Amino acid sequence: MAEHCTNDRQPTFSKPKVELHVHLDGAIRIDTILDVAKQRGILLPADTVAALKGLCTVSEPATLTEFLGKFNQYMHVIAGDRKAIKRIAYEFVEAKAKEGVAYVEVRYSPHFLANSGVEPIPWDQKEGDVTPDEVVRLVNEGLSEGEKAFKVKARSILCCMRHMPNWSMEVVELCKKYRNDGVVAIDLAGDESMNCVAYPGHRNAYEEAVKCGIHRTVHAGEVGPPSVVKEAVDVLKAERIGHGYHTVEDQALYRRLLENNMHFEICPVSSKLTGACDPDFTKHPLIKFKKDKANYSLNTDDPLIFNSTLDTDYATVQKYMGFTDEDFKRLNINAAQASFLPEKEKKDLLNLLYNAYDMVDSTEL
Ligand SMILES: O=c1[nH]cnc2c1ncn2[C@@H]1O[C@H](CO)[C@@H](O)[C@H]1O
Repeated sequence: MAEHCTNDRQPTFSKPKVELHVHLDGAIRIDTILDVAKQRGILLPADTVAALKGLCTVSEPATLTEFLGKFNQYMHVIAGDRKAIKRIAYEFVEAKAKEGVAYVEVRYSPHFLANSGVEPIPWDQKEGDVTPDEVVRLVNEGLSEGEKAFKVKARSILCCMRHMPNWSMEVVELCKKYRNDGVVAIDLAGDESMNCVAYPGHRNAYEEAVKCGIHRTVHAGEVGPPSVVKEAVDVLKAERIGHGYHTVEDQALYRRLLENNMHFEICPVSSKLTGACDPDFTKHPLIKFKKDKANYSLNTDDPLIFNSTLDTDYATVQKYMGFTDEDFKRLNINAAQASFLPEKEKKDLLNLLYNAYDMVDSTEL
């Protein structure tokens, strides 16, 4: 694994970047979890940053299920607390500014951060009065204040959860309600290894998203087979695929998605530590994606749990897959083009990148 980014080291790619696949609740600062726990009088099994980090992170390849279990260590600290929810959104933007991100789409499940109006109430919390709707408002506020303070453009994606199809209709309704307040799309996240076929709850929500012009991405083919990717595209009408590594196992599907210029949200470090891909990066499907000039972005996924920054992902693909600055420019332009911004804002973002990359227009790469 590549060395982590430290402040005294130049980043692997020091130009503005676009990140499309990162979970807000997988990107919380450890010191914030400790601080909020203290304020709320919540006892944690660790009381130093180093000790809590040990409990919340995975450093060796595990399974997706084991990885998802890490959220149990700390979600009860943040969920249901208005100040904490807004704070993690604000601090998230601050962290992205430090990583040189110009535009980010951050995702989360509103239900996982609520303690009211959600069935069942997650993380063994006592019932309170923070609903999924209020969670979205708080995150929007934190992101928008962060945007102003740190000069990063931040939008959000609301997640349905694979094992909770009864939440999905509400997720799409929240996407519709807050589409002018920073929410740009719907996602389907969670444990793809447990159940591979999307429940009617998810299908109905995605149908509504199509009907209302809400953008769509789906976690698929991360650990699951190519059939999950096929379903994401053909049934859920996904415009982007979260991960999608196992798509390459179905040649016909892979070719079709290449032809259709499907965007894959690739998370290299994550793919090793969740056991999604061979831990040997020199055998990673991204090498094939690169060779075939597929359309993809590079993303952190859950930097808290992987103890990583965006630079860890860039350094990894540079070291093990031969990525160059030209490759980084090309993939960030692809990311901007695949973003869920309205056309005018997308153009502005692309222009920002072309300028920073000393390119006149997209025909140069
Ligand atoms: O790599 C992943 N694959 C599937 N689900 C994930 C991954 N990372 C995080 N989450 C899930 O998405 C929820 C909302 O942000 C997280 O709480 C976690 O359960």
